[in-house]
Amino acid sequence: MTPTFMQALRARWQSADTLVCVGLDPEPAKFPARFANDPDAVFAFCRDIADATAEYACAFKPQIAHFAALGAEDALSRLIVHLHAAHPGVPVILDAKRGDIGSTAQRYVAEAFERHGADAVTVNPYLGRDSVQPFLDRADKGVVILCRTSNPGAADLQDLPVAHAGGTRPLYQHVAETIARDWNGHGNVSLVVGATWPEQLREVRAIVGDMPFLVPGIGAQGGDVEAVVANAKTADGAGLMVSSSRAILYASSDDDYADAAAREARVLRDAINRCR
Ligand SMILES: O=C(O)c1cc(=O)[nH]c(=O)n1[C@@H]1O[C@H](COP(=O)(O)O)[C@@H](O)[C@H]1O
Repeated sequence: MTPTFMQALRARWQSADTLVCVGLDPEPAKFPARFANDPDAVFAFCRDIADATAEYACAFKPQIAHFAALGAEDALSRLIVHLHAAHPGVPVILDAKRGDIGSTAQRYVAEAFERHGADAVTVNPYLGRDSVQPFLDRADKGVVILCRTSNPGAADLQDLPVAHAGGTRPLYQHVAETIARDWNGHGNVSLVVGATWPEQLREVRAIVGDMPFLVPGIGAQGGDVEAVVANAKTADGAGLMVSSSRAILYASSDDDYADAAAREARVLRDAINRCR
């Protein structure tokens, strides 16, 4: 039987001894010159990076806007087919941050899992439970829900105080607790918490127990690996998909781009493993 996303992720953490998630955010302007006249550059570049970094990856995370803005959704689908064929133990998270009324959410489910063949998808919870339910119902797939995002404006709304135990707490903590308690009946949920917020990582970990975290914000956004691992790892020293895109993808703009990406991914894996 095909493993679920969660089973695949846990198996990969174990067998490859890595918590690195390789983000695939193609920006043709940053590609090496050799791709200048390649009509299939988006696919070819991402494939080369993925093949070079797979041994250090617990997951791949293609970001959908980076394909859709180029009219390259077909390249995204073919890339995911390639990832599954060439690296069968490495689950693929489609970063699409979807969220809409139920009938539209159903179509987003079909987009992520039928059209693109992803194993998991990122979802925005702010339309409420019914907007996420079609994703949650897919027990075989992963649902990676935004909790405390990595960007500078994360606090604008996610930190607004909401009533709790006679006082208040920030909204993201309410989101974390609600999802862990009520939305995770199939055990297929993970949370996004930014690497740029070590204190919030610690707080969310205390609320949700061993639920996996997708942690973007390492590398280009400046998150600190040691603080992330110390504050967010689970009791068994895992529980994390520490995601990096640009720092790996564009480590070199010369012909050694794939080797440079592999080196970055290995250095990140080793830095994480030293702190586990
Ligand atoms: O869901 C995400 O992946 C995500 C959530 C978040 O809070 N912050 C965040 O940066 N991301 C994504 O993670 C990637 C980060 O890219 P780098 O900063 O280049 O590593 C981008 O694709 C973002 O869209």
